[in-house]
Amino acid sequence: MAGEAQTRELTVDLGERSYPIMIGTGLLARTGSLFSERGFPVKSPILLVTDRAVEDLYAGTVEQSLREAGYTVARAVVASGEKSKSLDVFEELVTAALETGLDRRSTVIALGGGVVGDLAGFVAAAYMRGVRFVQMPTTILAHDSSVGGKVAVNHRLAKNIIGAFHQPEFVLYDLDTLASLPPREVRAGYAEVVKHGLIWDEAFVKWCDENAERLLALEPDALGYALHEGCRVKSIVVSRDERENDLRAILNLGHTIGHALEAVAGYGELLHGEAIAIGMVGSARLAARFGYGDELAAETERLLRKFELPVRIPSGFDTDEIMAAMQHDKKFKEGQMVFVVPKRVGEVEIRSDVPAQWVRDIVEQLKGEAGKL
Ligand SMILES: O=C(O)C(=O)C[C@@H](O)[C@H](O)[C@H](O)COP(=O)(O)O
Repeated sequence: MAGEAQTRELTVDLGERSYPIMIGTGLLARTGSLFSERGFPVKSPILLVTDRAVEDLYAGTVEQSLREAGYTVARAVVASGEKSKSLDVFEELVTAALETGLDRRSTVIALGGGVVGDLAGFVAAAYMRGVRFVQMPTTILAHDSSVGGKVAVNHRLAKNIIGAFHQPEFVLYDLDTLASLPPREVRAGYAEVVKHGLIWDEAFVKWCDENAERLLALEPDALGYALHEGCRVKSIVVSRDERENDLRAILNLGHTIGHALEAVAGYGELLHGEAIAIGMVGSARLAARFGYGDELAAETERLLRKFELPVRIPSGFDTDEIMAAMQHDKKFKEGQMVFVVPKRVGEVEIRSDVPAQWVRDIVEQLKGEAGKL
């Protein structure tokens, strides 16, 4: 990524628990001063959780900055990939926290993508019944997971099924870290960016459509703007419904089918963003069944293809297994699958009256058409 992007800041408005999201370049080196300014206690050790792909690149910068500001910091490194979101790895991190001497005023930092954020956040939520937490996302996809306080690990049968709501103290999004992302991760990250547009903001969807090439090339200003807009939509929704009593469920567009695909594939085979892209096409096809027209599915698909995302279920998936996995999801309530269904670009509705046969038909279609891409 060449050049610098302006620093953008926004707030997740949760009253006394409101927190800032800072998006810009050169931010990791400012970690220590940000901790000092915000009154993080110097005497309580910090645990920096990261993964093997990120460790060598950025952990040193964060640690040096913290040490220069007088903090004690220990590093815990997990394997890269969704398989680390497990109870076993969670326990290893709790052991690291104990061995480091984390106390109730300590902080857990998540430096990495969504896996590290969800996992480290769950440690922060559970350790001593909750310690401070700071999110430092290093992927595009994590613009979504780093905001809003959902933290969790997976179970073999269901994604994110063991978790909590635990908001970070702040989100520090250093765009420099995105330069090292493998192209597949870049593309997958844009699935959640596009999702934020599809659920809330038609103009932003248009902007994504017009700027897809710049985004795929990681042009700093385009990237900074896209992440700001994604985080802005997320913040508005979370501020209005922190605990997903109603509105927040719209953030799950594409996730009913997407989570099932991830669970059936074996976590990590299909990237989260890829699974969500396929799931969003499925939801748009449901919209047609509800009478919102066929164009939505075609439009959704065209846009996702522009970001080189998958829009069909790859071969080898079993429909019965996908249908069964959907029933283990948090979105399965009172015997019904809950779907977020688009009504038009920029507006969705939550439906719990989707006939299972419609879902099965669409899953079959998305599998059947895979060979015709
Ligand atoms: O933050 C939310 O709320 C979301 O639904 C955002 C999703 O994109 C994200 O993948 C989330 O972790 C899924 O939540 P879950 O409750 O369905 O596990």
